Amino acid sequence: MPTMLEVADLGHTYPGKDGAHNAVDGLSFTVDAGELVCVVGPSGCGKSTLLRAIAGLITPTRGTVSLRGTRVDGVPSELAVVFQDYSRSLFPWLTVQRNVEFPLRGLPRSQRAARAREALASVGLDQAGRKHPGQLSGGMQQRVAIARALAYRPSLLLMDEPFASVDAQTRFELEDLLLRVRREQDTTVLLVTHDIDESVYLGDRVLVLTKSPASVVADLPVDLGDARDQIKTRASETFVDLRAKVAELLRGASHIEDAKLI
Ligand SMILES: Nc1ncnc2c1ncn2[C@@H]1O[C@H](COP(=O)(O)OP(=O)(O)OP(=O)(O)O)[C@@H](O)[C@H]1O
Repeated sequence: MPTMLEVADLGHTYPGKDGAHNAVDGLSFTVDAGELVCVVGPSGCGKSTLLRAIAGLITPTRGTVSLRGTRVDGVPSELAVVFQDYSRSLFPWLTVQRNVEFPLRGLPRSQRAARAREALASVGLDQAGRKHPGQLSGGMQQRVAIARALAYRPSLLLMDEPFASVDAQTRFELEDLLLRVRREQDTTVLLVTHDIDESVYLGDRVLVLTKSPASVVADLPVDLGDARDQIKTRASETFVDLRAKVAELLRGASHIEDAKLI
C-alpha cells in the first residue's frame, strides 16, 4: 500500500513567558493508505500538538509532515477532522442534511445532497436529515459529525478522542460503525485516544507515545484480523496480551518483547 501520511522527525516547541516548552520531540511514523492507526499517550504528552501539525494548523519547529508525498504547509484540502466535542463542531441552526453538505460547497447542489444522504445512510441516520442537531442525542450528533467527514471523502481522516464524550454503550456502537465504514470506504484514519482498550480494538497498529515531549516509544501491529466483535475480540488472548503491552509501555516499561521498539 502507498504511504498516505509521513511524519518525519517532528518537533515542536511553544514559546512562553516562563521559557519555551518542548511539546513534541523527534516524532516519526508513517500511515499507509487504508490503514487505521491509533495513537495513545499520557495526558499532556503532545497528541493535540501532533494533530495540529498534521492538520497544518501549526508550523512545527522541526521536521516535516507529508500527505501523499506532498509536504503539509497549510491546511490540506484532502483532510477531515472529527473532534471529541460534537456539540461545538456542528452548526445548531442548520439541519443535519445541511451540516453534512457544508464542506461540499464547491459541488453542484444535487451532488452535494446525494453525497450527504449517502453518508447519513452509512451511519444509520437516513431519517434524520431534516432535524436539527439539538433534536438528536449526543451519540447521534457524533454520527452526524462522522457522516460529514465521510461525505467529504478525505484522503486522511483525523479523529481526536472522537468517542470520549458519549456513554459506554454508544461508544461501542460508534467504534463498530467506524470499523464498518472505513472498511466499506477504504478510508485512512489516524485516531487519538486515551483509552487503551479502544486503541487495540480499533487499530491496525497502535502507536504509543512517551510522556512530554512526545516521541514514538512503540509501534505495535494489532493481529486481530478485520472481523472484530466487542465481546469476543475483547476476551481473546491476543487482545488481552496487547492491551497489557500498551499499558506497560505507557507506564514506562523499558523492555517489551515483540514490540517494534523505536
Ligand atoms: N499554545 C501552547 N502554548 C504553550 N504550551 C502549549 C500550547 N499548547 C500545548 N502546550 C503544552 O504542550 C504540551 C502538550 O500539549 P498537547 O495539548 O499537545 O498534549 P495532549 O497530549 O493533547 O494533552 P491531553 O492528553 O491532555 O489532551 C503540554 O504540556 C501543554 O501544556
